[in-house]
Amino acid sequence: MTGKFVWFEGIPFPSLDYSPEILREVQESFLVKDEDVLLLTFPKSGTNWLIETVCLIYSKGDPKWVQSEPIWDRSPWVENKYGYELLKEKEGPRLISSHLPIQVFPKSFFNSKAKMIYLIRNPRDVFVSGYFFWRSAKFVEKPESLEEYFEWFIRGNMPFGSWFDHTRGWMSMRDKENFLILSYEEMKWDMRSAVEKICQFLGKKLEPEELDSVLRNSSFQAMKENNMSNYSLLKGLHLEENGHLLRKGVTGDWKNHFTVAQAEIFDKLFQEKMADLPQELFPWE
Ligand SMILES: Nc1ncnc2c1ncn2[C@@H]1O[C@H](COP(=O)(O)O)[C@@H](OP(=O)(O)O)[C@H]1O
Ligand SMILES: CCc1ccc(OS(=O)(=O)O)cc1
Repeated sequence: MTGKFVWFEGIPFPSLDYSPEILREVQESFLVKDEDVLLLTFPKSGTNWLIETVCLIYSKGDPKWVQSEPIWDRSPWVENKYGYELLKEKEGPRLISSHLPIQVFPKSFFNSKAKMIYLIRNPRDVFVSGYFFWRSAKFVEKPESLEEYFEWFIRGNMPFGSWFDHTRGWMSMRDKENFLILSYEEMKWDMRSAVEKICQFLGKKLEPEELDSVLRNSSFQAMKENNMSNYSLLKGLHLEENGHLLRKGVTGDWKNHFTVAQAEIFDKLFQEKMADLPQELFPWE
């Protein structure tokens, strides 16, 4: 992996709207407010699903908001210029999205009471999802083959760096009361309970019919059909015509793509890097 990335503190970022100057300013000067809610993920972990769900919780299941405003305006990315400028102007409690590793995150967060949801996903599925997405994106270097991308992934030479470092870094916050760890897998296996968990964490109460509407409007099919959430607005400019954010939306697709050798290498690496963390954090293992 060589070109088409912006480097900051040893981490490669997409070339679209990211710069070392903005990243430094975000880290040093962005003011996180106590009433903000932060949605943090490694790319391709289900970020947009989480954002859509939280927006729907905020609107009590009413789909008007998610169907009328692009997802990156509802919960802007703090780390790119577009999102950073939007956030600085936003009044009141904000939803803020980020893929930043902990060591480059805005320093003000660590002295605030702002709530953060960290969404994790089986890294094998993150890998497969990323392979197809980055191949269709115009703002990163495209991996030539799954084999090449496998090398990038296990070395952490890819957008936002190493999944292992990202996850280990943020997991160090797991005992804080303003930090919730959620997994893509628990959302897939029991979305009702996952929404209830998010509501409890955010101090939100939904009536049964409001909860039903959150579930309906955050489903894979509903999001795939929602042009404000499915990234179709980026087609042509930032995504190739065949690019999809909502590809399959399942758990375990990695089994259709990994060779036996790759699966073994990955298992070994996961053990090496994550063995000292409680295994309950990783419900797919
Ligand atoms: N409502 C939904 N239900 C299930 N999966 C969803 C979803 N919305 C997005 N996803 C999945 O989340 C992944 C994208 O993650 P991110 O938002 O972090 O970029 C894609 O995974 P796949 O490529 O495995 O299908 C996409 O299909
Ligand atoms: C809108 C710009 C943007 C930001 C982040 C992206 O990556 S991901 O889909 O969250 O993995 C893509 C596009």
